[in-house]
Amino acid sequence: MADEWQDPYDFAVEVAKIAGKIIRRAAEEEIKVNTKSCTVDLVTATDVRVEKIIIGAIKEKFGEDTHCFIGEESAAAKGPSVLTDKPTWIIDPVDGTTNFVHGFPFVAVSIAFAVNKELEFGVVYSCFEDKLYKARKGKGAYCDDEKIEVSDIKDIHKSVVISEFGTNRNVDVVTEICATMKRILLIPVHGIRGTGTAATNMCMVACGAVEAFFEIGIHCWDVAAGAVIVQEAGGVLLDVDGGPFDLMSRRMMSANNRTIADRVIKEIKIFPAERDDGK
Ligand SMILES: O=P([O-])([O-])O[C@@H]1[C@@H](O)[C@H](O)[C@@H](O)[C@H](O)[C@@H]1O
Ligand SMILES: [Mg+2]
Repeated sequence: MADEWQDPYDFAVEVAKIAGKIIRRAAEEEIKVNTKSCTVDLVTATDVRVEKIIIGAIKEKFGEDTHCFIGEESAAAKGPSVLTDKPTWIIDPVDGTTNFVHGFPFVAVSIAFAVNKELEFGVVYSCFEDKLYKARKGKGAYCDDEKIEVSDIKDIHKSVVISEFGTNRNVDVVTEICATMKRILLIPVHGIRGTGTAATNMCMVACGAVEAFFEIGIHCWDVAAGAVIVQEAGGVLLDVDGGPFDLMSRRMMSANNRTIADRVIKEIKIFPAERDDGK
């Protein structure tokens, strides 16, 4: 049987690199900053423009109405992002927008593709590092065509954990996030890191640079591509309460193995985040 998703996969790699080039060029010009859900949830004309270019290129290649789209910048205007069984592209055109605005060089184009609500492939292009991470379901994970695998560390005391503070500035939420980070540090772990982009954080798990990345408050477009890359690199994906990973839940735990995941989960104080699909 013809491999019907190879063509969209190859195209996702191609268009991610084109998008990354546009982002690099835009970073050399003055960046006009707007805000979305709050004063620190930033968006720029580049976010919107790159998403339009990616979706336009996909429609031109595969047909105007062949596929569905969930994109970070168009989602806001459409209300809840409902994932159906139809072939769906899940796109974050500029993951790490705050980094892009500040010139902090971790900005990723994240493109995932799901069919029957199953993620088929994920592509994450870290455009200032010029590193392209990719994975197709059942076919392994790669960084610039070199196979990548999660680390084999099982001892939490020898681990590095990634998490992010996100954009929620509610004092109770910030207090919980900081308390969780403190509990993890005091295990102790070797360190806590964060690149400022969920997609890149997940690629750090996938290539064995860190042992776990979790966050409450991310969106489906932040983590869909990274989820395939982590899984295909031999990692685990869970809810932050240890249950099954739920792409639309706005919370996620990714780790090199279940032992590390469960140990970090013990320290996470969960706070509510409205689901992407509004359910
Ligand atoms: O908004 P964006 O740069 O595409 O996505 C970012 C996420 O990748 C990151 O994990 C989160 O901590 C940030 O608050 C922001 O949401
Ligand atoms: Mg994002």
